[in-house]
Amino acid sequence: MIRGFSADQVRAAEAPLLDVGEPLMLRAAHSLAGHVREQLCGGAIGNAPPTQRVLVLAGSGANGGDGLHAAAILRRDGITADALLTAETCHAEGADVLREAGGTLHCLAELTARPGHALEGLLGSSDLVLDAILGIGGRPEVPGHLRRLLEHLRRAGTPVIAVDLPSFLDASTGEAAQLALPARTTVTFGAVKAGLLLPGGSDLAGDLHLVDLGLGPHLPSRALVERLEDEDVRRLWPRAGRDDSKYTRGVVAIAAGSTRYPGAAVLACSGAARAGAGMVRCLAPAPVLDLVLRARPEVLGHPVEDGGVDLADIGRTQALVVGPGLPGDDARARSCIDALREDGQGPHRGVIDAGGLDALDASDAFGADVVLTPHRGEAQRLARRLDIDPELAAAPLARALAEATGATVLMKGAVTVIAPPDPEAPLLAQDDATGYLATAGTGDVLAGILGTLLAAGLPGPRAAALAAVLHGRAGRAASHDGLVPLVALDVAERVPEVLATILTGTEHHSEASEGER
Ligand SMILES: NC(=O)C1=CN([C@@H]2O[C@H](COP(=O)(O)OP(=O)(O)OC[C@H]3O[C@@H](n4cnc5c(N)ncnc54)[C@H](O)[C@@H]3O)[C@@H](O)[C@H]2O)[C@@H](O)CC1
Ligand SMILES: Nc1ncnc2c1ncn2[C@@H]1O[C@H](COP(=O)(O)OP(=O)(O)O)[C@@H](O)[C@H]1O
Ligand SMILES: [K+]
Repeated sequence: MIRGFSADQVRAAEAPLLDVGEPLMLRAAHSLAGHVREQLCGGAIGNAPPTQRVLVLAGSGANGGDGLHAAAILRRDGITADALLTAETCHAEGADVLREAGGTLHCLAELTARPGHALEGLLGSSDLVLDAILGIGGRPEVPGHLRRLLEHLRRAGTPVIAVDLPSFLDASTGEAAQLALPARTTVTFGAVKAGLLLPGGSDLAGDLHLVDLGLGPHLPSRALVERLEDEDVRRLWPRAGRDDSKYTRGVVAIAAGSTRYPGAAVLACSGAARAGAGMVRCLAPAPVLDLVLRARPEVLGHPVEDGGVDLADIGRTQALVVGPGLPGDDARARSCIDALREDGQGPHRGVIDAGGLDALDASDAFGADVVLTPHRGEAQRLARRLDIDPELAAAPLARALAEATGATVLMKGAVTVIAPPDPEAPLLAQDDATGYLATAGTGDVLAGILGTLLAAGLPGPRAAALAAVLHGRAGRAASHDGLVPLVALDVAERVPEVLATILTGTEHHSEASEGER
């Protein structure tokens, strides 16, 4: 599990170590230099020094200090590293050691004041840029005098290593300036910053490397944001045992599909079946059931007429999924929502998606094992009805919706954000997907996968995060790692193979979870 902390939490954890004189900056700089060497020449000192040139963009604070110290260390290892000072002042000690090591400190103000293209010349001769303009003290606004620099680097596509975090990113919220430089790699110090996991920051960070500075014992026990990794999937995934029956493994009932959107029922049932439900029931009009059963003969069909459903009639059900392909005024939406409500007849675990979300009103209150799965547009519509500011960013919007409804909220997007209803509990943020998942019907598959995990008895927030991992990775597999388009049914069909890969531990291990947890 990767755990993300706010800037204040990190500062508070650093304080006792700094008080006893721990050389945190030097440790950070040595690790950073090691990563740079790794990128340039496979790591080992003593290899022939590369001809590539490293340029550190150094801001005024300690983040700039990290970069300047790292450049000095690189110079001592025979790698050409210089600095471009982006502010009027810079970290004095870092500047001194870089000069002593033979490095040049260029000044951005001077270069841009010169006629001609001195700045572009310097940038053009750099093979790797270390972004040490701002760290955890950074605000997500780019001052005017830095625009030319950032625009040029973005256009040129020079590889960037972010020092601690990409500059102009809020370390706690993930809010980022539009011109912030996307990094190939982020080398982050002491603890992963929450903003690196959330939308905005996660889009910029690239591969995450956590450098252990000994902060572990001083960090709070509760992180602000968590991210599941493969080892967590292995730990949490419900396995079938010798004593299991289809009922103990979990029965999921899916109220989905309508004359207008019949295929949504096929997709949701396929997601649920492929994720390993003991039994999938489908609650839909007869023509929709025909379609579902042709595609998925293992599904049990429960025909519904114009009225709602009486869940007492359909037999044992541990989780209920309502909404894929339903118009908001479909009678199934209201009757399933009523069953899922805290004061309803149960089951009190399930998924409210799509048309089900449009049927929610301010009086509906749920527990954490009911998961709402809106995309941004659905979340905003619901927010308006619940008197919540619809313009909030994804994470605070998910938090506000979870607090207002008592449910867990899974907010879809490139980064999927999951807010448990307990405001003190960490958010979960999964970034496993590909843009090719942005195609009609993939959300229906997600609702089915999630329904199965809830039917197996997993708590709402955990089930939601696991479903997001599986769905995102199945999307990646179906699109050949983001290379070719996919269709929604492919995503359901790839779930078993992706799960097998994760459960056998044959790929994917993040360095961000090493060291401190
Ligand atoms: N505290 C420590 O001992 C350690 C800190 N380390 C480094 O120190 C960094 C934090 O350093 P600082 O607290 O000096 O902060 P920064 O280096 O992030 O920021 C420094 C200054 O930039 C200004 N600033 C903020 N946003 C701006 C913007 N949008 N435009 C222009 N100026 C802006 C701030 O007012 C602040 O004075 C960490 O991210 C990490 O890289 C590491 O060396 C590890 C140890
Ligand atoms: N740009 C993107 N990158 C990665 N995943 C995305 C992106 N856009 C959407 N997704 C994912 O695709 C799915 C789309 O769901 P949804 O919008 O409900 O589609 P539908 O209602 O058509 O089924 C969600 O799981 C979402 O997280
Ligand atoms: K930085």
